[in-house]
Parts: sequence; structure tokens; C-alpha cells
Amino acid sequence: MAPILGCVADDFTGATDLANNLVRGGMRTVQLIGVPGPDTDVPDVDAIVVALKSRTNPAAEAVQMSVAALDWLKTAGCQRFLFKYCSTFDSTDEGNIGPVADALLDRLGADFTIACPAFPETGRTIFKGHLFVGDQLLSDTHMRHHPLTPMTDSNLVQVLGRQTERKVGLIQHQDIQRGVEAIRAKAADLRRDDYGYAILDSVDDDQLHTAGEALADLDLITGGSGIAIGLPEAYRKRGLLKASAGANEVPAIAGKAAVVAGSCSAATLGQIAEWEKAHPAFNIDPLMLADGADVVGEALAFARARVADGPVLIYASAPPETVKAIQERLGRAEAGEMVEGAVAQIAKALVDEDGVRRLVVAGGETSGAVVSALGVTGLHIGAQIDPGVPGTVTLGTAEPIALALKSGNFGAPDFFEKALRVMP
Ligand SMILES: Nc1ncnc2c1ncn2[C@@H]1O[C@H](COP(=O)(O)OP(=O)(O)O)[C@@H](O)[C@H]1O
Ligand SMILES: O=C(O)[C@@H](O)C(=O)COP(=O)(O)O
Repeated sequence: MAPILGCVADDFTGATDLANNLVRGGMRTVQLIGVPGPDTDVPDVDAIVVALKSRTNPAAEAVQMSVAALDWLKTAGCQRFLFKYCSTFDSTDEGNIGPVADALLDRLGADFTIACPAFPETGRTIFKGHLFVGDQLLSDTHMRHHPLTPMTDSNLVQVLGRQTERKVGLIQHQDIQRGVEAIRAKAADLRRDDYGYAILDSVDDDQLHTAGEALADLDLITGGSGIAIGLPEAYRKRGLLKASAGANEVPAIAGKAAVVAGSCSAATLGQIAEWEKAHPAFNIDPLMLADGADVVGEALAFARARVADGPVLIYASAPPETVKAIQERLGRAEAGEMVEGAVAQIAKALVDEDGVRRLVVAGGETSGAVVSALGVTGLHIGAQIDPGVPGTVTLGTAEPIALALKSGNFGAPDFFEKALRVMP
């Protein structure tokens, strides 16, 4: 049977977040890393998530990768598609959410979709088109200082409107409260009035379940992982998805453990502080890296002296004022790439040379760099560690590795310890 849903995710942690919600709904899901080649076997699953590292690429590149992923998913037999981006709508006025969604709509010959980054379980809600994180508007949170995609406007109608030529409308809270038919009617009205997109309000999981039922037959849905929570049940009602127990079963992996972090998000900084209370940690200084010091070698020496006795953390993460100063000296993209490269090199050496088989990575871009360096081609999705983050087991590596890819913003303060305790 062909998969029901084909997904294109704009970063690797985002992809596991989406896969986690599909698995929790009972859909057998595999995550593939990068655009699959023509010879890649189509896994026997209900959903495939193609994880790209396209969130912060130039828009034209992100479009090209996303369309290639869509084409592969179409060839694999998928008939419905989902474009997954960040629940904090990480993007700039140049893209990449608008340009990629436009290109996917064009490729599918579709003229309308929704945009809904809501993920209430992690505090992301949308009300009257405005995105909240917890009790604050997005633009009042630390996201306004994000190293790559600072978010300074919470009005998603405006934010997406600056990224696309198509008209952007809104399906409001009260329409969703009125139920499935009201949502469909509002979507039909907007479509008739030549709107290409509707931002979809959603303040809780019930609304996302209602929206999932209402919109499950769109060719393309766009949003965060929350928009997927209503889809498995909608597919079951349509007879597309059979009851599937054990969608999250993966093998257990033994071996040494490490954590690497390149995320500078508030949640990660809190998790590092919590970890440092009881475990060893090494801080990478990007300015020393830039000066040519052997920071990678020092980090590895630090880890090698300790990893046989217990897990170690290597991190580049720093608070906003430090990141700002570093970016002013090195350039935003240059600093990001350099740090990602160093963290990935360290993770690869720990796996290849030191027997690390249980690895936690913090940060979306950072995860992309690490997963690419390790040669991972896919991930089996296991049970959830914290909302938005499942344990996974790698495909394509010489030996399977238990991997948790943590979005910067996700996870409780004790996430690193918990992940190493509960992941397969
Ligand atoms: N100290 C630092 N100074 C500047 N940039 C940094 C520093 N530490 C990490 N970075 C970069 O910041 C970016 C964080 O993005 P990401 O890994 O996606 O984290 P998040 O999931 O929190 O957004 C990466 O490109 C990373 O290399
Ligand atoms: O939707 C989300 O918030 C996450 O799935 C996600 O995409 C996070 O991205 P990073 O913060 O860059 O890890």
C-alpha cells in the first residue's frame, strides 16, 4: 500500500517533531534525510517525512529542494502532502515559508492551503492570526533574538503576506469553534475570493482535531507539527488508515552517550545550566574557532577523558548578547556555519572513534549538520521523550545509533538527562 501522507519538513528536528505526532496518532512513519534518490526504496509505512535543511538557505535553493522532495513523494504514491515549518514560524521577509509553499501549490496544481504553526502542547497558539508562545506574543519572546531568523512580528497574516504574492486571509477562532462545516465554508469563501492562504487560528488540541477533519482532503497542508494531530483520525474515518498498534516500536541501542548543542534558544540554555549541575560539559568558543585554535581537538580530548564513565555535553550555545557580539565579528551565517561544522565534526568523531551510540543533539540547524556528518539516511521514530521530541534510531549508519534531535525551544529543563534515560 502506498503511504497516505507525504511530508516535506524544512529542518531535521522539525521533521522528527512532525513524525512524533503522526506516530502518536497511530501512523507508521519513517523520516528520510534529504531528498531521496530515485533508487530509494519506498518504506512500507503510512507516512513519510522528508527532512530537509532548507529553513535558512537562500529561498531559491529551499524551493528547489522542497519541490524535488515533493516529486519523490508523489512518485512514492502519496496523494496528500504536508509542508512542515517551525511552530514559531521561523522565516524572514525573503522566505522561506512563502516561496516554498507557493512552489508546492504550483507543483500540485492547487490554489489554496492553510498555514497553521500552532502547537498548543508546547505553548504555541494562534488567536486572530497572532502567534503566541506561552502567554506572550511571539515578537515579545526570545525569538526576536534568534541567531538566524529573528521574529519581530507576531501577525502571521502580515508575516506570510510579505513572503508571497498570493493573498493571505484568516480562518478565525470563532469559525473553528463552529466546527468542521464552518471551517470548510470559510475556506471555500476565501478560495472563491482568490486567497491562496488562510492562517488558521488554533488555541487548543480540540481545535486542531476539528481542523484536521475539516482540511484532511486538501492537496497541501502547511504548518507546524500540531496541524498533524487531527489527521490520523481523519484518515481512519475515510478508511485510509487501518488501526496500527506499535507504530513507535524501535530496537534498543546500547553504548556510550553524549549530548551536543548548538542551539542558543532559551530552553536549551536552561537545559545546559541544569546539566552542568551534575555532569561534565565543554563550551566551544566560536571566536577561538575563528582564530584557528584547535577547539575541536580540545573538545574531543575533554570528552574522551570522561565519556567511558558517563555522558558528556559539548556546547557552543550562548546567551543573546554573546551571540550578537560573535555575529558582529564573524557575520551571522558565517558564525552559524562554522559552529555547526565544529559540532558536527565532534559528534562524528565521538561516534566513529569512541563508541558513542546514544546521542542527543540540541538545535534544528545543528541537528541537520550532525545528521549529515554521520551519514544518516533515515530515522525510525520511537516513543516521545518530551512534547515535540521522540527518541529515534538511525538508518544508513554503519551501526544503528539512538538519536534524539531536540528543537532548540523544546524540552523540560532536565531534557538531556531524561532523553538519555528514556530513548531506545
Ligand atoms: N555562540 C554562538 N555564536 C553564534 N552562533 C552560534 C553560537 N552557538 C551556536 N550558534 C549557531 O546558532 C544557530 C542555532 O540554530 P539551531 O541549531 O537551529 O538552534 P535552534 O533550534 O535553537 O534554532 C546555529 O547555526 C549555530 O551554529
Ligand atoms: O515546530 C517546531 O517548533 C519544531 O519542530 C521546529 O521546527 C524547531 O526548529 P528549531 O528550533 O530550529 O529546532
